[in-house]
Amino acid sequence: MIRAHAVADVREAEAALMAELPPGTLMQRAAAGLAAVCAQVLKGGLPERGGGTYGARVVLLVGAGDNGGDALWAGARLARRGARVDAILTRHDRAHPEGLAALRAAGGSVVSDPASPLGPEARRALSRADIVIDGILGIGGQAGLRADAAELAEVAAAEAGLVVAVDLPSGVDPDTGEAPGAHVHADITVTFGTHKIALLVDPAAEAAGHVEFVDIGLEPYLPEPVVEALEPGDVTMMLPYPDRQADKYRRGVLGVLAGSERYPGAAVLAAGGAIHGGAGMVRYAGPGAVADGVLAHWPEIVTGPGVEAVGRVQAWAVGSGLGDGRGADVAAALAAGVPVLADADALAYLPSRLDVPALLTPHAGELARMLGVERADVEARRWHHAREAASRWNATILLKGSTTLVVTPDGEARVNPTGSPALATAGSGDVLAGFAGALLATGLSPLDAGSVAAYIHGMAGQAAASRAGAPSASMVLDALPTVVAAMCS
Ligand SMILES: NC(=O)C1=CN([C@@H]2O[C@H](COP(=O)(O)OP(=O)(O)OC[C@H]3O[C@@H](n4cnc5c(N)ncnc54)[C@H](O)[C@@H]3O)[C@@H](O)[C@H]2O)[C@@H](O)CC1
Ligand SMILES: [K+]
Repeated sequence: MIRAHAVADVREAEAALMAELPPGTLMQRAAAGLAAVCAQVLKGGLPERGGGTYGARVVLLVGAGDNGGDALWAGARLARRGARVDAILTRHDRAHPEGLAALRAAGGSVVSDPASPLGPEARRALSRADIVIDGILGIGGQAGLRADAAELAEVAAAEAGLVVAVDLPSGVDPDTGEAPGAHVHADITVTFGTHKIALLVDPAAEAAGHVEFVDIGLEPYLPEPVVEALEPGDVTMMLPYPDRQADKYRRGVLGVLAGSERYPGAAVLAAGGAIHGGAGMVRYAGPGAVADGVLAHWPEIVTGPGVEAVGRVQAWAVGSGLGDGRGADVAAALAAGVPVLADADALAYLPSRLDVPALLTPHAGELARMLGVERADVEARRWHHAREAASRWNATILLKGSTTLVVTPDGEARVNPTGSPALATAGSGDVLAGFAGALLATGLSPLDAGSVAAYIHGMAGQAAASRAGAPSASMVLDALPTVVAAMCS
């Protein structure tokens, strides 16, 4: 499990660890890890120069705090390995003094001037840089860079080679993943001790690029994480199949209430998501013509005209392509007393609070409608709004999007590390709903069902995209069993 903590937790853990170590040890561990990642990137990344640290041009963006200290010490290490290292200080009076002395002793220089960080020499250095190390702000920063730092970040993005952020991209909010003002857009972020929440939650996570973790020994001092992301081993452990004693009830019987005469394909895709995801059995409730279409695709399915008519199930997946005027059907599924996944059109028919274990799967537009806010506000504050909805409806919210977020009414949160832009295709959400519903039917909690389904669905999207470029939802559905099988083995 990738674990992310709040700044206060990191500070407390750092204080406890630092009390046991000689002064400066943690910063040296951080700087060594940062320099190692930069050296690795230089070794592999710049063939036109032959690769390697010797002769590479490195520019440090150095703020007023310890984040800048990390950058300076890492710069000193790279300078000792033959890199040309230039530092741009946002505040000449407050740059980390020992770090600055170390950089100078190693042959590095300062190319900013005290009145304005971005003079001609600094601009020239940025335009030639192979790597820019962003040490403007770390966990002590407020979201939104001040004007001079914002200009630095902008020029670095426009002119320089690779941007490597120290701990987190400067200017994002470390604790929420929000990025309301100017901030750095990094290619790589090297983070220390634990992931920061901003490295997992969008839009900040997107600004972090690829994240490299450097262990500085904090683990024993950290409390439970605030946000997590599954790793492959977690998914394998949680997936309920295969089981040698499996029968259809143990593997889970899912009721599917989805599709309509207007959107018959949604029923096929949602039912397919359940079947390809490994459901023991699927019972489909819906009008005759739609049910016939479902049966034509999935002869193993049992159908009935309505929720009460289909028989015993262990969970319901309701809503994908259901259309208007289906409130009574949704209410019947919610009254069955089993866990429910509610997607798409069903989200408009929810009671004010749910009293069965529930997983709601809106995209940003649907969550905005549920909460009566603007879609752009949901996109800007994804975690905030997902938490708000989870608490209001007493349900786990799976907020779809660039990085899917799953939040429980108790505030537990997971982000999904897999996925592909290819999943932004009509019907892809129907497949996810059926699959996550099947996992609910096997007895997984809404948090586990939602996060495991999102993980595997994301991998299926990647697999389909690698074959077809811009795959359809049916192709994602086709890729699902192979990914499930691979995760089970
Ligand atoms: N505390 C520790 O034990 C360790 C800390 N480390 C590094 O230290 C960092 C935290 O250092 P600090 O607590 O000094 O904080 P920062 O380095 O994040 O800097 C905070 C300072 O930046 C200025 N500032 C705040 N918001 C700003 C804004 N929006 N625009 C411009 N300037 C702004 C303020 O003057 C503030 O004092 C971590 O992120 C990490 O990189 C690492 O060396 C590992 C060990
Ligand atoms: K930074």
